[in-house]
Amino acid sequence: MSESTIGGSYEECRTTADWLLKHTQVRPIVGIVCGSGLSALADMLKDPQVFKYCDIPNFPRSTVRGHAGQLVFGTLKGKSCVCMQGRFHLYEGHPIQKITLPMRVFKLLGVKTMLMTNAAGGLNQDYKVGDFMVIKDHINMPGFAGVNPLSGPNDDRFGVRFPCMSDAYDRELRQLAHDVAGELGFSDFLKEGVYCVLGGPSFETIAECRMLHRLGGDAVGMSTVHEVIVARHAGMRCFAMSLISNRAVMDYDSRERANHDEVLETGNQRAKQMEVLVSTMVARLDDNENNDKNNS
Ligand SMILES: O=P(O)(O)O[C@H]1O[C@H](CO)[C@@H](O)[C@H]1O
Ligand code: HPA
Repeated sequence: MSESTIGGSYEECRTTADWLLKHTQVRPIVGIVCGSGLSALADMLKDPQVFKYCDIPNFPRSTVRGHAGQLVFGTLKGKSCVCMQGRFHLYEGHPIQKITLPMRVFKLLGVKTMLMTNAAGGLNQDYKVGDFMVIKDHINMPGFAGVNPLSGPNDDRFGVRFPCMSDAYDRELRQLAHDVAGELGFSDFLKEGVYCVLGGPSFETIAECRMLHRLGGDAVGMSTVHEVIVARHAGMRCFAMSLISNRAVMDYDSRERANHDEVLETGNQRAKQMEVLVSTMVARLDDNENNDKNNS
């Protein structure tokens, strides 16, 4: 299969970006991705302009409950934003380059900063359901098996062949999250940790959760990392935060069972606080610091 049939080629992304630029006046500098059950974040955008994924050239379809499947343009706290109300996952059957195509499209639209949210299982025993975890680093399990969105020919128009990932999660944005959480009285439930991505869709076994925890994972999920890799490759700065929607089961005596209903339910319960935290962060983004952090 050639790269253009897999997805994410420069030409394909350019076509999508040009189509969007023709259909909206909004010129976003901030991109937001809503995780499972966290779609309400997009409803905060003022003067929203909504495009269903099925109407956008080259966009895959969203198939997961809790992911509305539309792109929302608008203004959040005075900043022009584009928000994915629903993301794509490996387990939906899309090629990994298709899952991450929106990041490249956002880059071509002029986005400088990406804020991603997700729902994740808590591996860290100190975490409670409902906690927020600022992602400080990731473990890319599919990447160990060669499943990386940057596999294939590199296009220098997006970024370098071998992008650094040791600064994937922007230090200043992480600090901003802690500062804002302090002001909002959220510090008690704002943690910081390592997100471990798996392919899904089956939830992890007990042995897998134990292993991931020993490897240094604080939370486990099935998304975000691929988006971050492509966004960083293209020089956008990234912030990502997990809602701990359930506890990863690590004890053979436990009666707990991971399930998507609990994930969505926790999202519902915490959506408002997530919205306030993310929108206050957006308000504080310094336009001067919103420059390309190119990794070339
Ligand atoms: O990561 P998000 O998109 O929030 O979704 C999470 O929730 C789903 C499992 O309930 C999986 O898709 C997992 O990755
Ligand atoms: N495991 C993997 N992905 C998830 C989980 C989990 O426990 N919770 C939400 N997404």
